[in-house]
Amino acid sequence: MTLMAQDPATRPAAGDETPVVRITGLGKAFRRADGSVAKAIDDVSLDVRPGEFLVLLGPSGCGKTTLLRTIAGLERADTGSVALRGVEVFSAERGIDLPPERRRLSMIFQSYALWPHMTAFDNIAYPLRNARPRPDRATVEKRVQAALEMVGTPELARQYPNQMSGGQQQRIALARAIVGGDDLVLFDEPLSNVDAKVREQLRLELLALQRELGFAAVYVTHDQTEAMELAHRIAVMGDGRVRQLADPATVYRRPVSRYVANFVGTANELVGTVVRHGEGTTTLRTGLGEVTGVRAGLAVGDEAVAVFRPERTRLGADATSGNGNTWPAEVAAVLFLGAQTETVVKAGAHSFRLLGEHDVAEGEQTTVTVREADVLILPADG
Ligand SMILES: Nc1ncnc2c1ncn2[C@@H]1O[C@H](COP(=O)(O)OP(=O)(O)OP(=O)(O)O)[C@@H](O)[C@H]1O
Repeated sequence: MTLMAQDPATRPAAGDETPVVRITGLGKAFRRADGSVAKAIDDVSLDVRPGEFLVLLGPSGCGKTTLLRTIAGLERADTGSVALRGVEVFSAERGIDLPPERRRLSMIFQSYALWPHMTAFDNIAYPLRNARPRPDRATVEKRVQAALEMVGTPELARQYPNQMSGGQQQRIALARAIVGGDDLVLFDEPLSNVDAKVREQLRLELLALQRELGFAAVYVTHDQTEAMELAHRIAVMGDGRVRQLADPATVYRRPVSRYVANFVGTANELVGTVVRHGEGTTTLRTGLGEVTGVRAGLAVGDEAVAVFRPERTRLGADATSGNGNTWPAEVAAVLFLGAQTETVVKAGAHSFRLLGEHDVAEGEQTTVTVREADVLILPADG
């Protein structure tokens, strides 16, 4: 494969761990048309390491796009600072605000944002032809061809955007983003306009490309599967704040809050009150009786929630004996999802979801069980 060498000036030196992006205490509020104030980002601090794929994940309106745009210089924050490669490009306090074109990064949008009057080749060549110093013609030609090959569409060089599918346009936008060899690429929901099959394919290609070229990526999405698949680390956002920043497995297995547990994956929940702590365990009293899970830093009497994942929740026959977390239940639904089957059971007033093969039918009486080690006890609020 042709090497898409990063400019030596932008490539991190071996062993250089200066964050590509360092955000400190960033805040941004918008005044809405009705006069109310929306805190789009609220005291956000985070680092992106060289070569890291960081995903900003969260529901609509949580501030992901605003955060991305402040990194790019397209939005001006009210407080805090942004440093790129150790150099401050924005500081509310010091009155620094470098324009986007001086921040040495590329950005890919949800709408492909290609120039409609330019061919794929010219679209990709655009950042090179506008670079200072401007590379010579032969270099531009070579780099554009290499970028086209990298995204798997060399045959599209002479096509105009309106002659391409959505997926193809996004490939060209990706080629345009990597052609300059920037060590930082920002993505704003780039795959949300393409259909599910193409999205899956592009996701895998993007992953391979990022790992090969080694640029740092900040990627906005509300799709948790996408986040899990792409990210080295995920910043789960809610109400303008980073609610948890960790690798995908930690965010999924050890969410720090009820909010994160519910946003990343499906969570079965039982709300209750802490009644005691045991050796490495915490027990709640709930509407279904007692439930015991991994010890939490909560006090007896605190309101709490027991959270457990569908694939860790079992039915009667495969239940572990000697465990207090067992409740009589009725099978409410068996849903065939293709690769797996989801079973919904009702225990008292509660519904739980289970994933895996369970040989049961709707209406059947059974028991539902979850091991203590698979139950997280989290504060009820947040
Ligand atoms: N230009 C603006 N004027 C007023 N309010 C804005 C503006 N831009 C964003 N907001 C508000 O700031 C908050 C965060 O918006 P933002 O677009 O960053 O969220 P998001 O997480 O990217 O959402 P989505 O996934 O829907 O794009 C929202 O409440 C939004 O209404």
